[in-house]
Amino acid sequence: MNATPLIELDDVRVAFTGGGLRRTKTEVLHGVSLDIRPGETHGLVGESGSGKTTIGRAILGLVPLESGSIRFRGERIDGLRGTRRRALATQVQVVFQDPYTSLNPSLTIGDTLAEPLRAQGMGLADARRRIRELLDAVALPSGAADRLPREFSGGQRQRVAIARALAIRPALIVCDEAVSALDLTTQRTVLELLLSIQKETGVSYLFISHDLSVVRHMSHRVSVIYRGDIVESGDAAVVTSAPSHPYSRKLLLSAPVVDPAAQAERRRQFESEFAGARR
Ligand SMILES: Nc1ncnc2c1ncn2[C@@H]1O[C@H](COP(=O)(O)OP(=O)(O)OP(=O)(O)O)[C@@H](O)[C@H]1O
Repeated sequence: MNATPLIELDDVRVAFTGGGLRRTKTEVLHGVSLDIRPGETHGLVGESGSGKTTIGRAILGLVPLESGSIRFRGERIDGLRGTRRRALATQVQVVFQDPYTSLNPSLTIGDTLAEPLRAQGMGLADARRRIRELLDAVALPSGAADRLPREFSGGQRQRVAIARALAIRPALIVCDEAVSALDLTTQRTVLELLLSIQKETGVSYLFISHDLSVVRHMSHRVSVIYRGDIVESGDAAVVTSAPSHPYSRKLLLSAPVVDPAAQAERRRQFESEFAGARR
């Protein structure tokens, strides 16, 4: 794995202005530094409201920074506008949590996938060919192209969202709770798909989740965020099983365990299924 970072956040601060009369600014990222290497999955874990999505949005250029910098392959990208931002958008894509709202309900799957390709200036015949390739890559039949999102299950829609993110061969996909809305079995197949795509294409993921066991199995490295600060960062197995920061330990201990035996079994299954895919 190449050690030069694909994405590098250095001391990133983000603040939002409140909607009240006084319109005070509240800082939600307090100097976040992290990097993502080519071909790597960097997991980002933390409780609700800790700032995970804001980090993803900052990388995508959707929120301005108060200070700090974001670099893509060594070049500053924070503050990029216009054509340079659009050019970067081909390199950094996103898959959101909710497969029911992230696809345009009135566009067929084919049109959904054609949009980013056509925006790149790809001709009709090439776009059709690429759509077939993409559907194949996410294990959907080519006939899916003529159908509307409502004809698909949540897991299938998430496959479409992944295909759309992959369409223009990005270097990084921000997966923001990308499997959280899916049932366990569907989660597993989508995670497996993400891993096999990474193996094949070398794409990097910023994998945002509140589910430690999923993050552990998907990630090479993990960062733990607490109230806008990265409190721990390191090898996935170490951070998620023997964390050194008290908050990470608390997060590990407070991970929902509805049925400890079932959780252990689920973990064991994840371990064996994904161990092969990670090699
Ligand atoms: N556009 C916005 N305007 C004002 N405040 C915001 C905005 N976006 C996020 N925030 C605030 O920033 C903080 C971090 O939010 P963020 O969505 O990044 O957290 P998160 O860790 O992704 O949470 P969750 O797991 O619930 O999605 C929260 O306090 C949130 O209310």
